[in-house]
Amino acid sequence: VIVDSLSALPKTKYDFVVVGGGNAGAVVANRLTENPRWNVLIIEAGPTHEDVFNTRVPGYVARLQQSPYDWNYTTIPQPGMNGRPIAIPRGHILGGTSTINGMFYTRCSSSDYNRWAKLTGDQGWSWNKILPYILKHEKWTAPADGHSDEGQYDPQYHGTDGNTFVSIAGAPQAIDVPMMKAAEELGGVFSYRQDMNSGNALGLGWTQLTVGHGERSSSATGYLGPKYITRKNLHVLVGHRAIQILKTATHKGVPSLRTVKFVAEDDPKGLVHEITASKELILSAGVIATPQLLLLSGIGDPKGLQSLGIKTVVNLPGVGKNMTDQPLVFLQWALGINGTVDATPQLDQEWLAEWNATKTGPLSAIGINQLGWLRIPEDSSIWSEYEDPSSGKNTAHIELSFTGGAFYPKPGSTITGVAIALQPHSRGSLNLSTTSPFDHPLIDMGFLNSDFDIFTMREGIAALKRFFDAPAWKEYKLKLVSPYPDDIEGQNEFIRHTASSAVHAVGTAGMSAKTASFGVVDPELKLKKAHGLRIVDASVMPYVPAGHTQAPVYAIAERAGDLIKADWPDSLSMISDTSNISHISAG
Ligand SMILES: Cc1cc2nc3c(=O)[nH]c(=O)nc-3n(C[C@H](O)[C@H](O)[C@H](O)COP(=O)(O)OP(=O)(O)OC[C@H]3O[C@@H](n4cnc5c(N)ncnc54)[C@H](O)[C@@H]3O)c2cc1C
Repeated sequence: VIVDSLSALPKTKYDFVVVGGGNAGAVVANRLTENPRWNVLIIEAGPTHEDVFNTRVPGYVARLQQSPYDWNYTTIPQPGMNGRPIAIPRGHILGGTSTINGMFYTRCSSSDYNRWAKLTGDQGWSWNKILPYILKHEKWTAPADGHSDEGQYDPQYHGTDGNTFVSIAGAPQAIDVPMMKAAEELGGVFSYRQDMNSGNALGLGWTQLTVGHGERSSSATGYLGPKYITRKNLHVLVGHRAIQILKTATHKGVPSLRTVKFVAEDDPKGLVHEITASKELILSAGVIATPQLLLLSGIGDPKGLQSLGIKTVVNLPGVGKNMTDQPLVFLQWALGINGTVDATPQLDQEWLAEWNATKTGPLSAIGINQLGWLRIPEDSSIWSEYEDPSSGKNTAHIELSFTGGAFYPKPGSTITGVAIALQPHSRGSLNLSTTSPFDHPLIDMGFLNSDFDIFTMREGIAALKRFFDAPAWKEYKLKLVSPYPDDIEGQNEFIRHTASSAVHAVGTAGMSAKTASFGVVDPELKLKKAHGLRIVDASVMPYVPAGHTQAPVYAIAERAGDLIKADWPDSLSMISDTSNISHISAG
């Protein structure tokens, strides 16, 4: 059940309590409740997704930001971005950020996972071992418009029985034709990549989205949907915010952290409740709220905690450090021809009517049908100054995306090209602003603090310009309208002045080897120097993968389900058989 008041919960005792019913938390709760003997409670600050229409319509994604379903975080002024504070959205709703995100489905590179495995000394995080979990969560589906996706992806890399719908973008755009033609004409780094989710994304290919039958697929719809939420042992308390984790007892000389304090989201000064998980507490509050909650609970760097008068419970200096996000910049080109189209309220009404009737049309996708994945060339001058921050030779430094309005068969009046620096050198951090769980923490993404990252952004923009110079675009008579100058100083200034966040932050509770002195969780995602608390969300990724982060979060959460089951013998028989992909069940 999903309830919004404590008194409506059918039980008062739970084996597992999951804090945050977001992208990861919903997956973990689903997998744990496969064992009918275990009772699982999710405590989620946001409301249920069930009646929020805009979460269902892919084309309405932008309407979810700066809404009640967004935590509306902002960074502290970013020196690398001319002192501007940068908006950092996060989902404040069941399904978390998977309910408000852009639905791009990118698994990133195989080397990204292999680097985690090397750092943690746990081969379970390697690409080969994690791929079965990725396939387990995925349900490949035909595009919304029913077009043939043959040749647009490679079925051997996809799961068909999982919980999350994935499909090729299902609304055509006029620019699809010149996009693919330009890739063919230019070849090289723009060569066609049939499937960017094979472990090697390099090149240009068709966008895959977490969309099924024209609707958003989130962890809320996929893992807490009607098929699962009727389980007698799966309970979700929405509208309640966890405010502190408490030491329950001492276990083998370390604190046991299985109790969480929480309050009603709309009554912060009201009654404070406490619940203790009899087996484990699982923290899945995301890359911002997870380290915030740890610090509020005295888990972190004693120096920082002391300055706020918080008593140290677990000395873990890594909490909130290593924050890594990807900066994003965009440029706009105008079409110099007649017959282009622009959005109007009337057109929106027509699109909505089409979506309501058949779940098709422009609103069934997000207006970006292709993505490009590039490396900075081997012979670039930058390598004499900087080490390569990427995870391997099949890992992109730059992502390019392209949107030309979704007015098929006509083109829009402009095309926007986006460049993202996927593998930045810069790191940021998260600290508490006050001891109140209702105050936003101090978020520093460290954007563009490294000249390497500025260089990467310039390379990305140069690649966009090269791409739009291809003969395929001639008939559109494209003209760059963004004021991007020719000199490097001016270009840097443009980037520092206009860049924003690609909203893929990770790393604030990073995993490391069991014996490592750095890091926050061990490779089984257990909080170090403690007992009873695991962290399962984007904060555990020690390096940002080269792409959008929801697919890696799904993979982490799926594996976490098995890691937890393995520690509790009465569920041993329920661990997925990941030895052979074809044996994987839908759960
Ligand atoms: C606007 C936007 C667009 C994005 N687009 C894409 C995309 O297209 N493709 C992609 O792959 N990735 C995308 N991402 C990134 C990706 O969605 C996230 O990295 C991922 O979903 C994070 O999952 P998570 O489980 O770590 O956290 P979340 O999904 O954010 O889950 C955390 C949950 O915890 C809850 N919570 C927080 N604090 C508390 C508390 N104190 N008590 C109780 N509950 C709490 C939150 O409300 C939330 O439900 C996007 C991100 C944003 C913000």
